[in-house]
Amino acid sequence: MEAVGVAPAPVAAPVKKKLLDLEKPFPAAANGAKASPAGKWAMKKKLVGGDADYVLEDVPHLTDYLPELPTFPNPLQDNSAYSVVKQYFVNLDDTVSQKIVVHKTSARGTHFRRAGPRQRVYFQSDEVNAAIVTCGGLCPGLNTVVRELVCGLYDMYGVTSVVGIEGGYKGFYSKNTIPLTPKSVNDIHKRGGTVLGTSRGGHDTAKIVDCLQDRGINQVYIIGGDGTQKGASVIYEEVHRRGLKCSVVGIPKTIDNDIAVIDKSFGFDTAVEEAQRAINAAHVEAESAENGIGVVKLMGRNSGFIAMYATLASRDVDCCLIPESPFYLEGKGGLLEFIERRLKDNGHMVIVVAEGAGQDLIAKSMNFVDTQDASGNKLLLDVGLWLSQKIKDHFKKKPHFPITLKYIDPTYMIRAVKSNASDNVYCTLLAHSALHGAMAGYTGFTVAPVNGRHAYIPFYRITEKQNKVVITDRMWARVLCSTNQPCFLSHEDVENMKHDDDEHHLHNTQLLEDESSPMKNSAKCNGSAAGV
Ligand SMILES: Nc1ncnc2c1ncn2[C@@H]1O[C@H](COP(=O)(O)OP(=O)(O)O)[C@@H](O)[C@H]1O
Ligand SMILES: O=P(O)(O)OC[C@H]1O[C@](O)(COP(=O)(O)O)[C@@H](O)[C@@H]1O
Ligand SMILES: [Mg+2]
Repeated sequence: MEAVGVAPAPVAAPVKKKLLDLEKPFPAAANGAKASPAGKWAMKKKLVGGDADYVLEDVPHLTDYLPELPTFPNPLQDNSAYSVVKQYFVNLDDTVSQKIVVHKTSARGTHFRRAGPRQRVYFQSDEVNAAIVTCGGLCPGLNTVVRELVCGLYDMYGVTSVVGIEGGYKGFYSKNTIPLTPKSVNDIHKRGGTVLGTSRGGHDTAKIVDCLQDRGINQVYIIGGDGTQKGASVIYEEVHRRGLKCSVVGIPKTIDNDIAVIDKSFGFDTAVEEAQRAINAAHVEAESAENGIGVVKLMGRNSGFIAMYATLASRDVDCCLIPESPFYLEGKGGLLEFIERRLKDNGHMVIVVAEGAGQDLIAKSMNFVDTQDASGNKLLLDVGLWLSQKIKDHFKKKPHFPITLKYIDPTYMIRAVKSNASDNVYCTLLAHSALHGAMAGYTGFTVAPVNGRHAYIPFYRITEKQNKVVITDRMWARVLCSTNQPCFLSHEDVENMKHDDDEHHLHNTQLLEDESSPMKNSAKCNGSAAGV
């Protein structure tokens, strides 16, 4: 491959760009992760301004600290499969807008660098030593992302050195690597779980970067949720501090869909679909008994997206409980009163509860002390069991009102399935966007669709807050309409929440009303209507 002496301006800024004085350091490692000296060495945000309050929140590039890196023609231009493509490469100035609903006087707001192949790359094919790691909880689609990274690197970029890191972050320094080839990963997308294994905890930044250095790994693809992306961010900082030519790329994974900014996370569609089987079973059981009640617990530690979408999709659900919407059991307007009324009216009912719902209520009633998993995530109490017991206790006091309650906990069964067709396509695009970015020399970024277009997002943007169901948005109202359940909030609570949301929007002018919705602008992603 022909090399060009000195790199051209790698992240060529569009016209009239000015570096904003908004530049400030972003947060260093937290959450008990073992930080290296880089932890103190906070990175700068890379913000570029333009007309009409346009802001590009750019991602780092290897040439930020290795300015003399040579570039090479992108091998994709010699790839026969791509010869039919009208425009092979993404324009260097292309950006993706976070704000999709605008008024004629609106500021243009935050933009991210558009993902995709670039005309020139910063790695020669035979120079690349790529590593892939999967961290955190399981999620349908992990194997598909691994497969498509391996196949994409081989087929599009002629890279033949790709290894898997076994068992999450700690595998970097405690396990041997697994060689990955298109042949060895050929069928893995047909299986749930991750062929690489995964874990929580065990993030030792210095040891991980030592491993990258020792093994000569110069592209690292880190697939995981919010915790993992925080870990990836500090790995990037340490790689930068040591001046290594190594692209650190994050691919967001979480069944909970709790990652901010992005349209939705892979595996979420599959989870909602799989949840239908459990809800259906609960409905069949409930319908067949006198005053039958089916309780289904679904995942969602802090965000109730799976429960919300599974409820909307099913139409058999009478009540959906999520962490974002507090509820109470006893008294007027409480859950028990509603259950009694619904049983009297319909003779049966189905309750879907997200695992993070009602945790305060349970803790109060059980005198529980907080515990955490190895990554520092709060361990949850079983809301499904607790709720089922509370309902049984309530009706025990009413012998004239016999009930039959069945509790179904399909959580791990849902998480362990293989990804469905639409998630498989999504995973493929994510993997391709990730490796195009790494080959083009970008680093320190997470890749994901924003308003239907894949973009490179700086780590801090997706780790600084979690995506949650906004219960003052229309989507939650749709759920309440479809179940006809009470909202368990007083008029005053609702007004306060609306006020809090207004404050939030005032201080985050780039955020959209529908930002929390995983389906926002999904018309572009999967053809369904959104934002109506
Ligand atoms: N604040 C943090 N800084 C560095 N590493 C972290 C941080 N939070 C979590 N991690 C690491 O990321 C990995 C996965 O995190 P976890 O919260 O278990 O899952 P997920 O990434 O799916 O949210 C763990 O190995 C954990 O040590
Ligand atoms: O594997 P564990 O530790 O039992 O995790 C259960 C948790 O994992 C999740 O499935 C996903 O969490 P992460 O995305 O943070 O990995 C949660 O919904 C659930 O609370
Ligand atoms: Mg997480």
